[in-house]
Amino acid sequence: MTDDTHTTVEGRLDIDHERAEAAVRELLLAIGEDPDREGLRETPARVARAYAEIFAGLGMDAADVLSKTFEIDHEEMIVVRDIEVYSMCEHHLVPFHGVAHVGYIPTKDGRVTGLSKLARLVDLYARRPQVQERLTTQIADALVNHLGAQGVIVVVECEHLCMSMRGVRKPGSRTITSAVRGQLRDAATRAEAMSLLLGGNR
Ligand SMILES: Nc1nc2c(ncn2[C@@H]2O[C@H](COP(=O)(O)OP(=O)(O)OP(=O)(O)O)[C@@H](O)[C@H]2O)c(=O)[nH]1
Ligand SMILES: [Zn+2]
Repeated sequence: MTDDTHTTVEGRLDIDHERAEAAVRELLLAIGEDPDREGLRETPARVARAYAEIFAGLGMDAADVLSKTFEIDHEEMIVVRDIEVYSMCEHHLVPFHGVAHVGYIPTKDGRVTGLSKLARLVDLYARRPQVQERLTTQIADALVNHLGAQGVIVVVECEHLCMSMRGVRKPGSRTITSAVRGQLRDAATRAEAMSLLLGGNR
């Protein structure tokens, strides 16, 4: 990522549209399509705009998302479950999607972040070329490094379309990854966190 790359207020990454459009046109030619036929004429521009949106996380900084905190009289774990994840597998550039569950223990001085910021954080790392393991650890590390959470647990469950619509073709299989940091590494605390995270209805 270059320093001058950033995401606009509309949630799009500033990309080199001309280059992206030329690349999409080339791909269409490579598969034997006619990029000048009516239905495809605007496709390179549409794909470039879509990519700018899908990869907007590359231009966002977790420190900004977690910069606003507030004090609250709550020292126990806070969990947000079932945060929708849409990401792009960096190997095949096809989507993987599912949910993330994020739990954390507030900072030593009792500071928390807004609940929506946890979902924004998931989005920030999901909207990049990714692998699920890195997505999971990046979310956990950001909560430790930028918020100062005393403990973090992140569980991500996704279906990878590169395993469903191509390749091994196993639709419906889900990959589960987790990351635990700080106080949640303790076995008893982690077991409690897991039951909160995964809920009783599973
Ligand atoms: N660990 C991990 N692997 C992933 C993720 N997304 C996709 N993959 C895997 O990345 C691997 C890439 O394997 P390669 O052998 O280089 O590529 P390929 O020939 O297209 O592999 P197949 O998908 O088996 O056809 C595949 O096994 C994918 O299932 C992810 O988030 N984490
Ligand atoms: Zn893939």
